[in-house]
Amino acid sequence: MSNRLNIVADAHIWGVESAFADLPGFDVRLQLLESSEINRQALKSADILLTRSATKVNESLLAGTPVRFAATATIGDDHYDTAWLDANRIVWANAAGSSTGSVIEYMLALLIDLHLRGQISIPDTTIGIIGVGRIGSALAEICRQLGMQVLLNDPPRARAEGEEGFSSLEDLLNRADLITLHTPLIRDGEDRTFHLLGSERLAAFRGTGIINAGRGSCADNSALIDWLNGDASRFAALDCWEHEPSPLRALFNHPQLLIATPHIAGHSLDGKAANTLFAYHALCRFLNIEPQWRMALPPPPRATTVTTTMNPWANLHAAVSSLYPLCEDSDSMKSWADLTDPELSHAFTGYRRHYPVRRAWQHCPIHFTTADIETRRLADAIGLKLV
Ligand SMILES: NC(=O)c1ccc[n+]([C@@H]2O[C@H](COP(=O)([O-])OP(=O)(O)OC[C@H]3O[C@@H](n4cnc5c(N)ncnc54)[C@H](O)[C@@H]3O)[C@@H](O)[C@H]2O)c1
Ligand SMILES: O=C(O)[C@H](O)[C@H](O)COP(=O)(O)O
Repeated sequence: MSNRLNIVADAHIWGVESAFADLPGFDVRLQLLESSEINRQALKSADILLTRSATKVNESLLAGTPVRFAATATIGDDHYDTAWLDANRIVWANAAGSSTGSVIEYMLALLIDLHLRGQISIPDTTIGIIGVGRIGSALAEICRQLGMQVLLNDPPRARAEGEEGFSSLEDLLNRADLITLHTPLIRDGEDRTFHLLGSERLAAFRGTGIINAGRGSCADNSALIDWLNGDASRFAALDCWEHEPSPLRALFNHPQLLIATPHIAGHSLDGKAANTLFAYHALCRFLNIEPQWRMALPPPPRATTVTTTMNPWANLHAAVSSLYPLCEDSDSMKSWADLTDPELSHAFTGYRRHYPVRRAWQHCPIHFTTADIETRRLADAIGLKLV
């Protein structure tokens, strides 16, 4: 490769210019485009492609272009045709592990919110986690510390590591009160997750709550509406939707859809910055150069004081809401019910693009006015930084 390096990148990758405009030993030409502008013509002299999830990276985009490396600043890589990329010796990377903490914080804010609403009682709940990778396994550990019974379903892991500790999907659907999806989107094959939760499996589910922060199409969204309609005690909380950025209105506006968010579980500032950092490191490995870029994140916020009560869960809820007001995201999305179709997809994309700053909890000191032992234990379990 000559020293000239043509990089085409999605303009909405966090910090893209500061990370990629200057790579030691290369004369970089960085072209920032909207995802809708990334097409074969735009790549006709590109060596490197950096995307988010909106760009489908496959034969029809890359065939005949000089692109030799493509990275997505996301964990999910279902928009990459990895078999075709491998077969054509185009090196690719995702940002596996980057925003795990952000998704966990979304999940904890959600579980604590559901508890405070009286929808679940955390210590009395059996949670079924489908997809026990980085996110699912970290979540499982915290859920156990919160006193939940945890069932794990992950057939690829069960095959590789042995069945012990894993449940079949049928068993999980039979025994869990609440299920949460943390699978990648896999369209074919033995481990297909496309419509993993379809009408038959939903009919077999004996619990009342469903969460999806994996990928929208892992649950059949029309079947979810029917399932919610089938019993008033059922509820769901969704961050990922089929047909993003145009989710089914009848789903996100359903009265039993308690929390609706526009695919922002991984979008804490620290999560987005880590997305970029992981893609940057992957490119540095490809170019065989030492990484030099350092993320410039704003200084951590001052300590938040939380006036405590006798109820440890209420204390936890107050602290978590001060760090991540999840209901504000949900109220915003719920307010889109009457928009026209183009307005809805614009609102969905725009909300994600201009997402309010949300910091990782480890950087945000919390001061409880008085904290009983149980409040402190729970706060430690969910990763709050107490001062
Ligand atoms: N909502 C968000 O903002 C957000 C953010 C980050 C990641 N995600 C999604 O979360 C997914 C999981 O992320 P991760 O980092 O934990 O990935 P991971 O690869 O570490 O874990 C995925 C797990 O799913 C398992 N799996 C595969 N097929 C399965 C099946 N048919 N049934 C059950 N389990 C199956 C795998 O064996 C693996 O252990 C990503 O692929 C992405 O789609 C969403
Ligand atoms: O997979 C991930 O990392 C997240 O789901 C990510 O937020 C999706 O990618 P985006 O649409 O933000 O590019």
